[in-house]
Amino acid sequence: MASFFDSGQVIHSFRGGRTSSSIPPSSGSSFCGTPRLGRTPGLAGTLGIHPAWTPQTEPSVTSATAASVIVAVVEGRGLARGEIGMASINLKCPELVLYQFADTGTYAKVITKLHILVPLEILMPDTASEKGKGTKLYNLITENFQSVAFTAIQRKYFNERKGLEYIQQLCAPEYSTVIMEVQAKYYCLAAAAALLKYFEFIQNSIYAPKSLKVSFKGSEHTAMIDSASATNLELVVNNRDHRSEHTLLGVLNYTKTPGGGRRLRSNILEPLLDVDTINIRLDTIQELLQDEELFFGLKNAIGHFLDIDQLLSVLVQIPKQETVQIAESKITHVIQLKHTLELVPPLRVSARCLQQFDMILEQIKSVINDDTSYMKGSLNMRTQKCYAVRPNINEFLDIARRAYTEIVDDIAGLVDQVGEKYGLPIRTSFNTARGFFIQMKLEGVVLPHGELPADFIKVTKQKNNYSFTTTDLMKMNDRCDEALREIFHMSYVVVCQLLNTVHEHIHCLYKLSDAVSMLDMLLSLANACTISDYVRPEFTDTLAIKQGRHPILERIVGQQPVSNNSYISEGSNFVIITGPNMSGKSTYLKQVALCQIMAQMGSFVPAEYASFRIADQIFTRIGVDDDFETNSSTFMVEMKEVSYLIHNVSDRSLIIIDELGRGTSAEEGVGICHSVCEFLLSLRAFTLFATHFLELCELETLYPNVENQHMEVQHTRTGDTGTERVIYTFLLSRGSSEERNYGLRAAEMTALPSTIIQEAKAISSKVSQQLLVCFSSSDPETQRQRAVYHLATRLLQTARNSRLDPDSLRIYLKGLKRDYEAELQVIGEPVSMETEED
Ligand SMILES: Nc1ncnc2c1ncn2[C@@H]1O[C@H](COP(=O)(O)OP(=O)(O)OP(=O)(O)O)[C@@H](O)[C@H]1O
Repeated sequence: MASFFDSGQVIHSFRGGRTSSSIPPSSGSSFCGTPRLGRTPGLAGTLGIHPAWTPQTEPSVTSATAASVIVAVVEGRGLARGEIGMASINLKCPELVLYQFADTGTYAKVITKLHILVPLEILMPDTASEKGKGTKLYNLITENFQSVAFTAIQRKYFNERKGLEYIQQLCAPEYSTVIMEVQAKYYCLAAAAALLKYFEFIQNSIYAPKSLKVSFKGSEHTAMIDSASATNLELVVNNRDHRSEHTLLGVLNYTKTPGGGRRLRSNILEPLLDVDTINIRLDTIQELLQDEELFFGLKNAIGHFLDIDQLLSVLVQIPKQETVQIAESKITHVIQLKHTLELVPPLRVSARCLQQFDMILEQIKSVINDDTSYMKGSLNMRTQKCYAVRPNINEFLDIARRAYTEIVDDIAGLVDQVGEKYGLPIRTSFNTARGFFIQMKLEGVVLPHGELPADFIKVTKQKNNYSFTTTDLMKMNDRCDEALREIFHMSYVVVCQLLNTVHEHIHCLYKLSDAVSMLDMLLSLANACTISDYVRPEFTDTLAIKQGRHPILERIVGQQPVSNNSYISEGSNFVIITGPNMSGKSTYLKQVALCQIMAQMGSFVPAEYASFRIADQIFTRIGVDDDFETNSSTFMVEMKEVSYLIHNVSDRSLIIIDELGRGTSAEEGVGICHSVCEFLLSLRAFTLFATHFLELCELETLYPNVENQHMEVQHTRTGDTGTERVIYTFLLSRGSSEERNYGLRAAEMTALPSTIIQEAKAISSKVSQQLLVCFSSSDPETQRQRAVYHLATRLLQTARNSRLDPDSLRIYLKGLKRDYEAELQVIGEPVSMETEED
């Protein structure tokens, strides 16, 4: 341990990279002497450690969402810059996850992964922030995760050889193939070494050999949704109210276990790519929906499970110090393990697994009493722990337990005596903080001389109750605690021997945890289908949704929103959507992306029919808010997001762009939109592009794969004044919007003076005429280039579209030639193309 702190500036810990402090040299011994590190306020304060570091003795559902992951991140140097190694461990789940991937200059993958992990603490080599000047990755991480504790660790602890040694030593045999996978992945191994070393130090415990689940996650098995898109789509957090459940997670979350909830969250953020796996999930949901008895039976069974991940986590840790608290919590964990294994049979797990679980249960039952069970209430649980170990295993334990029983009986006798002495209706109570104490109801009690007797001490009054104790009772409590300490200590020795044998089969507990969380997630997805009408999606080369609905809007308004059809295929992969403000464009765009994500995570979707093409990445550019955190203007946020999109987009991506270019002038906005569209049009990605720039609808006449659609609105005149009123239908129709100047019409409905509106109308008309001129009559050379570019793009698309038969191809090429000649004639160019016959 001391070697970890063998030089002065070893660990710097600070939040948001703004403050920094360092642990004094050779202070290691004093830290190691602390039995439960997380409970030591001094150290926690020095390190800036979050209270969630404190090991919890009892898993709780409410704590499931709290941050509990510690992540080490390291970047390659020199030629390997951009190669990222990461290792994460969840304090509530003993799984070491390794990641290694190449990232672009924006480090979007690292940031996205970190957002998904919700880290409690991030570790990086101290060289990433040398001399007060951080690397780009370091600056991005500290900017993006300002509320997360950040710790710089000496670079030498990021040692790949040590990392491999750790994994060979700790990995459960069942998962050992991971060693083959990662042995040449130096950066994730280096991150693992630093992480595990730090974990040992901070938790003051080590993992038992061959007990840890180790997995490697490349980014190729799941769809990539960058963190800005996850935020835009309100996948797990609502942008207006962080506590609101109006998110996709809120809509789908009917999970009963913390593990199920975690799994649902991570699947929403990282949907699957593999159609077979998705279909297996969909088959299961279908079966659950068809068999009510099965659905409710499993739901009921799942509801009794505790947080198996957290239980596993404490079972595989070997504390470096033995204290009464540690002894007591180990006994609790064995009782919880017995409770968990007894819940397995109704889950219909395979016979082979059941055999293994039975074997562990038999081992437990050879030491733990049959009727010992996990119970709510501190006194109940204390009694269960006290009598957990069977009699006749340790005769001193049996004697200590008899002594404990006598003391408890004496306490009851003492309280009865006190009650009789003063003629008061008092009763014995218990809580963890006070131990045994006395309680008395205030109602209907006549106190001698109007006050409590003097020997009632430490009196508190709560609602209708007095709570107090006496000197004798306090002495008896001390004796009781002493007897318990002995009992826990002797039981702990027996329980540790038991756990040593259980460790051999630890891998099947990982499988159980996996199975329970997966089943819980699928039950939750099936549950969502019973609340609203969802349909099983298909996977083809086309995105086709009949009467699709926005899943979150549907939940918010409590009634079905207006549904819409969607169709995007390879031949028509770019949809431009226009329509006035408030007509439902953004809602529609998000609806398509949300349905795509739901389908890829294996959920049914809110529609009458739905078919999807698997998307490897989902990009969104939505919203016009400034990003104060990173001090970016609206326009800069837009440009950063678009630049990220352009650098990372692939032919199998789904792209949602809403009102690009709103953060700058109209001419520049149209220009940017046009060039971004032309770039995207050369790809086979599916794009939905909502805009107020009606000029962009011209693209439909230039590109065969563009389709214009618009949100329909109707107009009525109301009252005597005949004021025009707009009725939003939220219905999507073909073609571009006929609505003009709707911004000005919306302004007219406000209290703005009419002179201002009139002037605005005049200026707007002038500007739009100028824009049209700019857009259509640039100099002949530019126009000629544009015609050639259009021809080349369309030829490229034709070449890609291999499904056209020769006749259709000939007709299509003739059309292309005609369009090209027409474009050249407009600018007076000689038409020099050879005829088809030539
Ligand atoms: N399909 C729908 N069914 C019912 N209500 C809808 C539907 N789509 C949108 N709405 C309602 O209309 C409101 C405005 O929708 P939305 O923000 O999508 O419009 P927009 O065209 O993107 O507006 P803007 O151009 O001003 O951004 C939403 O807040 C929602 O309450």
